[in-house]
Amino acid sequence: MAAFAPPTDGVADVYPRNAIARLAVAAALACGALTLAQPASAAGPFERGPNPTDSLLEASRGPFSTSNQSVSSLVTGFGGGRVYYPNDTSQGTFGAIAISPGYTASWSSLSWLGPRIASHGFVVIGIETNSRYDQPASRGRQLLAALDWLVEDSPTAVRSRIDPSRLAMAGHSMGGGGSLEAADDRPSLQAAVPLAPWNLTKNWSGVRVPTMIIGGENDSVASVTTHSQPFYESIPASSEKAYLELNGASHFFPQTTNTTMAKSMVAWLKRFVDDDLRYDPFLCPAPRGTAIEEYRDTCPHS
Ligand SMILES: CCCC(=O)Oc1ccc([N+](=O)[O-])cc1
Repeated sequence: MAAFAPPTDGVADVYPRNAIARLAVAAALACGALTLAQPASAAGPFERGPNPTDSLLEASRGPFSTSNQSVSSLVTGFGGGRVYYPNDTSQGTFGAIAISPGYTASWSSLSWLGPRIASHGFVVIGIETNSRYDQPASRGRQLLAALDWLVEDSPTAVRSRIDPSRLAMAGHSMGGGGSLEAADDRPSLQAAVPLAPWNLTKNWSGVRVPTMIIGGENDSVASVTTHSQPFYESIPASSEKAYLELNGASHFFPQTTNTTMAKSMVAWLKRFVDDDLRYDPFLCPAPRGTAIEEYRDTCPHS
């Protein structure tokens, strides 16, 4: 059996998780029937930053220093906001994510997320909505308008840093419901992260975008049993998805610094926006800890 053991020199990542399939790959490699097109240890083209660790993902900032600029309310399709971006221009472009606040709230309610996510190598736009009373479908359209503005009309310092093929969105409450609407409308998006999402629509069987839903166990505005859980279960198993339920958290957990939420959110964005397999171990096997009430997933990710 030793001859069929997965190698330990960096190519172990090419092995399927299924034990029989692993043996088949090992045997094919050993007898020359299969060759690796490239060393499996080669970095993916969108990997940015150092190898991730627990402490890197749990720190208040990632490895990139960032700048930010106000976005005028005179833009088309959304209400302006603030854009955050890594200062580094030496590693190529970055993915971009638009984030919407919830009902009656402004971006300031989530603003800790701007520099936190940007410092891991993303351009982040935190939006103001056209009206504080906009419903999820409108918030979804505004998230897409913000991504279009980033790619097409933002200042050169922002636009030049963005890879237009690697876009994502997130939002809190009705903004999270809006991020589901946007994922449903634009399957070319690479990732969605609804936070305590609220939506009257419970069926998201059309969503193909890799989606991580984060809910709070004690949410009394968008209870996980009537919102996050049915949303998650309605997304087909053929789509990449995860459900993270935070132990004892209320509806308002995204409004203050939350290490468990940020760690999983960044790992999801890195894995699916940057196709960075170094972050897979932070998603599969499921993260555990006292802050986590429950985790559901589609591991292993294909
Ligand atoms: C920060 C506000 C988060 C949010 O959107 O909360 C709400 C969600 C839904 C309703 N509602 O249906 O009335 C109210 C608040």
